[in-house]
Formats: sequence, C-alpha cells, structure tokens
Amino acid sequence: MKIAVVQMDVAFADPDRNFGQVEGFIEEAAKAGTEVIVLPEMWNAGYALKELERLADVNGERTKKFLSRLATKHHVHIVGGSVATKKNGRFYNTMYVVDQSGDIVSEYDKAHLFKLMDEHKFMSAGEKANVFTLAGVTCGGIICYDLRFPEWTRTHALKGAAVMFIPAQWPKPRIDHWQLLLQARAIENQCYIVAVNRVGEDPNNEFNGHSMVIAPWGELLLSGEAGEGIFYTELDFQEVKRVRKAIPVFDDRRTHLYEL
Ligand SMILES: O=C(O)CCC(=O)C(=O)O
Repeated sequence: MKIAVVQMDVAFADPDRNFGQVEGFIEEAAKAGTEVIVLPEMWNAGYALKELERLADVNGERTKKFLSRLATKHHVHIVGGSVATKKNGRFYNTMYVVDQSGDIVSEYDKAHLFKLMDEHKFMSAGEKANVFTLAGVTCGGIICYDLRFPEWTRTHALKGAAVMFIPAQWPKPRIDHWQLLLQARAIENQCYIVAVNRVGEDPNNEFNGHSMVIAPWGELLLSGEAGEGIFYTELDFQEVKRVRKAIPVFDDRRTHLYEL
C-alpha cells in the first residue's frame, strides 16, 4: 500500500482556503502514484472552536462531496483526517474515509475530547470505534488525543486493524509524547501506524509536524520533521503477520487479569 502523508499548515477559521490547499495536495500526491492519501486533524477550520457555528460543515456534506469527487477523479483512497462538523445541532471532530470509487467507507467522531484545549466545552464525543476496509486491508482510525488511551488503539487492533491512521493537531511542546506514544502503539499492537500532524500556528499553539509512519516492529519508516510537505512510504502487510507470529502477543493476553 503506497501512502502519502499530507503534513500541511491549516488556515485558521478559513475553510475555503483549506479546501483549496487540500485539493492541491491531493492532486500532487495522486500524480506521484499514491494509493492512500492521509490528511491531518480539523483541516477545514483549525481549532477555531468559538466560531464553529459559522465554520462547521453541516452533516459533513461539503467534505464528503469534495473527498468523494477527488477520490474518483484521481482513483485514490483518502483518509480524510478530520473536519469540524455539525450534526443534529451538535459539533463533532469527524473523520471521513473515502475509497477510490468515491464511496464513504467510514465516518468517525473523535471519542476523547481534549480538555486542555477546551474541546469538551464546544464539541461532543463520538461513541463508536472506527474500523474499515481499504484495498482489502482492515484499517483503524482514531484522532489526536485518542492516542493517549492505549485501550482505544487496542480495541481497534482486536477488531482486526493492521494499520491505524492517526490525524492530529498535536502542539510542539508535547511532540516528544507524540513520538513515543506512536511508537509504543505500533509495537504493542504489532500494526502499522500512519500519523499525520499539522505544521504552522494558530492563536494559541505552535505545531511542528513530525508526522510519522511506524512499522509493526517499531522501526520509523518516515518522519516528517517540521516543514510543510507531502511524504511518501509503502506498507507491506506481510510484515504484520510476520511480527505477530514471531511474538504472539494477541494469543498471550490474559484478559481475566485486566478486569477492574
Ligand atoms: O494530547 C495531547 O497532548 C495533544 C492532543 C490534542 O492536541 C488534541 O487532541 O487536539
């Protein structure tokens, strides 16, 4: 699976500009022969939480139409990071995944809201996991702060995910947590991690990228460093089988000990 990670700056509270930028990145990544393009978190509006009434995509209609059109045009799968949405009068941080036929194969609302950035005061949390199939591979997708909950990644791995997509707006002061947590999640779940963080600034935070792709054995296949750009790598799912066979962590779990 050929992957493109879009490590972009996100214009604050300016969806039109962001849709334009994302269209350019998707075109560029598709031309490079990519199969799956991955976007960062909240790329339509940034963390402009006080302006969600104006900015949030109602029922994700604009995003779904946009991603579906581009996926079909370029014959690529798109893991659409996440966007601010409004559904039934509430705001959500929502990931849409679109396959190369333009079909929406998954819709996921971020399950853990990040209190340090007041997300819980403005948005509602999702209530279900996010497992979907792309190119015949079982995939999982979680969003940013969801990463701090190992049981949540494990839930997806237990449902069969061989790769976890993790879009983020993870601020620079805690980038060491980002890197260590991602690597741990890959090793403990023996799966690929494809994690996309934004760059740039908003009124409250600075973001320094460091998007990462990590193999099931923990090797760093890609590190985006701090600049804007598209980064490419390839995933070989035989590696997931090989690692899970070498150290059969999933067979060795003793679940009766883990109950509280
Ligand atoms: O957990 C963190 O340090 C960052 C989380 C975050 O920025 C988010 O969920 O938006």
